Order: sequence, then structure tokens, then C-alpha cells
Amino acid sequence: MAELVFFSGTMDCGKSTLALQMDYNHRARGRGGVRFSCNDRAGDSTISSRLGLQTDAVEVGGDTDFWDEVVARRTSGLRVDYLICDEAQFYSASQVEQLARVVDEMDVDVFAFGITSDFRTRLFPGSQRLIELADKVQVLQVEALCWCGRRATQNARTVNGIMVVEGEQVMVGDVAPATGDDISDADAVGYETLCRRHYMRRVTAHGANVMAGADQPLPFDVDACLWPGAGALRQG
Ligand SMILES: Nc1ncnc2c1ncn2[C@@H]1O[C@H](COP(=O)(O)OP(=O)(O)O)[C@@H](O)[C@H]1O
Ligand SMILES: Cc1cn([C@H]2C[C@H](O)[C@@H](COP(=O)(O)O)O2)c(=O)[nH]c1=O
Repeated sequence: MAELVFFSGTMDCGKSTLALQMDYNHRARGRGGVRFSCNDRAGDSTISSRLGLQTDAVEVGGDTDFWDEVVARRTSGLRVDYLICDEAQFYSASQVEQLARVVDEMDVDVFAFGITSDFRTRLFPGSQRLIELADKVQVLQVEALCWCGRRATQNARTVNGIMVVEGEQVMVGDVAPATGDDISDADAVGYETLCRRHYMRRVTAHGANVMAGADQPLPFDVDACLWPGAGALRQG
């Protein structure tokens, strides 16, 4: 029986890598699939993994109807046994409902991959509907880490290196640090995965380094830090 599975987590925890691996494994056993993505960092109509793999995909737009996508392919004789749906946090609630219907009415497996929450810790609409409707929600085994060594559960956004908690929900970007050195016309938007404690205290890796260098009493308990690099903070 087909299933709707949502593989979820923070940024940089291996979702796109798993999406490509699952597509490969199912295809290798003769199953027919369609890959979808939306606003991938590497560009439209792409699924890209930071491990270096990248492949083409159908770009999901506001007018994409997953039911029609499957019907069109099956009508033209193509085999559709499963869908790979990357960056599913950006799908609309009604598109997630179409995916559920594809599973139930057409017996197509749907494997969706996406971040759970945005830079304000709020659920994305697509992720919320997936959590509500999926047969299974799976948290990825690979843990993205906070700078302190704890498991990262939050995606912080930085603008010119400073953590922000207001702005547009959707801004494509990467976890590579945005230093602000390369500012041209636009501000440099970046993301950093943090544990809840450091998200709430708004301490990014950059902020922690600044505090370590300032040689001042710190506003948080550095002894609780697990990361070996946090030793520098204790000496600071
Ligand atoms: N150079 C590298 N060597 C080994 N693993 C890497 C390398 N670069 C990235 N990774 C792995 O890839 C993961 C990110 O994979 P990716 O599929 O791009 O994440 P996501 O789609 O969840 O944002 C990282 O958590 C890390 O485990
Ligand atoms: C937290 C957050 C992220 N985004 C964007 C940034 C990236 O382009 C994607 C996540 O991709 P990944 O493969 O999981 O790294 O989402 C956003 O638009 N808004 C946010 O709040």
C-alpha cells in the first residue's frame, strides 16, 4: 500500500541527499518515479545535495497540480510508482492535499523532504500540512549541530552576519556563513543551524566568537557548552 512519508529536519541535515538516494534505489529496482523540487539553491528544476550530487527535477510553482502531473504521465504511457518531493516546505497546503490524494487514489508512494520550521521557529505551510496528513514523519538520522555541539533544532537567519527574527518567510540561501564582506547592492542573507538555547539567546557562532574575544563576563553558561572549540570561550 502506498504511503505519504515526510522526511524532515533542519537545514543541512541531509534531506536532499536522501531524496537523491531514495530515487536512485527505487529506480534501480525498475520503479518509475518523478522528481519535484521548489526554489533549490542551485537553481530552478534541480535537486542539489551539499555532498556534490545534483539532478534535474520538475519545478513546483503555484499552479502545479500533482494529481494532473501524475495523470498526464500515466496517460502518455509512463510508469509512475513514486514521487520525490524536495523543498516541500515551500508547497502550498492544497498541493500537499493533492499529494495525499495521489497516494490514496492512485497508489503512488510520495516521499517528501523539507525543513520543518522557518527562521522565526514557525512551521512552513507545506510542512504543517505534511505533518497533519503524512502516514509517517521521519526525523533524519544525520544531526545538524549547533556551534556548541548540541543537536541543532532551529534554523537561524542572518543578514550581514547578524541574526534576525523578522522578514519574509521565503528567502533562498545557504548555511555557509554570510560575512557581510561581499555586500554589493543587496544584503547578504545566510542561515545557521542552532540548538534551541542558543536560538532563544540569539547567539550565533559569530556572536559567540565576538564574546570570546571581548574578554568580558559572558551572558550565558559556557561550561554547559559541549563542543571542544567552546574551550576558547572558557579561556576568554
Ligand atoms: N564535504 C563533505 N563531506 C562529507 N559530508 C558532507 C560534505 N558536505 C556536506 N556534507 C554532508 O551533507 C549534509 C547536507 O546534505 P544536504 O542533502 O545538502 O542537506 P539538506 O538537504 O538537508 O539541507 C551535511 O549534514 C553533511 O553531513
Ligand atoms: C529557515 C529558512 C530557510 N529558507 C530557505 C533557505 C534554503 O534555500 C531552503 C532550505 O534548503 P535546505 O536544502 O534545507 O538547506 O529554505 C527560507 O526560505 N526561509 C527560512 O525561514
